[in-house]
Amino acid sequence: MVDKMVFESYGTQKHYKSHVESTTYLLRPIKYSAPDNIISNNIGTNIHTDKSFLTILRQTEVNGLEVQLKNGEWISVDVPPGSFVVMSGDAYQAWSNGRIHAARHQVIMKEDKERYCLALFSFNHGTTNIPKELVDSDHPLQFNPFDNFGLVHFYLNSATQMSESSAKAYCGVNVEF
Ligand SMILES: O=C(O)CCC(=O)C(=O)O
Ligand SMILES: [Fe+2]
Repeated sequence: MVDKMVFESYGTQKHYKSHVESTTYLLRPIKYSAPDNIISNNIGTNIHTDKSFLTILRQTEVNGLEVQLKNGEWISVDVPPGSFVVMSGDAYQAWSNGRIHAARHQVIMKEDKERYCLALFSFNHGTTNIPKELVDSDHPLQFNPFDNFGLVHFYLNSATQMSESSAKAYCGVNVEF
């Protein structure tokens, strides 16, 4: 549904069917233990961007997700009960030729309570091409065609896990002047 809105808003509807046909999902239930010490032992996940196209998060009432804004500032996400967080990942950043931002995020446990979260990640099989509609003289090609699972393996096996953009490191076009 979110994908459909994205494809329609970018005028790339003709690629939607093949996108959906190559989409696959990973559902990951995550349990974060209550920290022994909420000052020094409170890291739930390290800072990262997701390697997915989209991630949908559904948590229990205990907050903890923090997202970095484009200006560098970190904000705590207060998720209203019953709602979902939808986050774009590195694959959407590359697919959209850089238009969609893959936000860096982390989980910090601030309460003396366990936290549960259900994360649904969407990935694409095979080669993903950057739609021609998203490339023109004002928006030169920034990413080469890529393999979403290749991106996952690249991230897991490389020392660049903290690089500014995994998508750029994996399949970015190197512009030489
Ligand atoms: O627990 C959360 O809210 C986020 C989990 C997360 O960032 C991830 O699994 O990639
Ligand atoms: Fe994440």
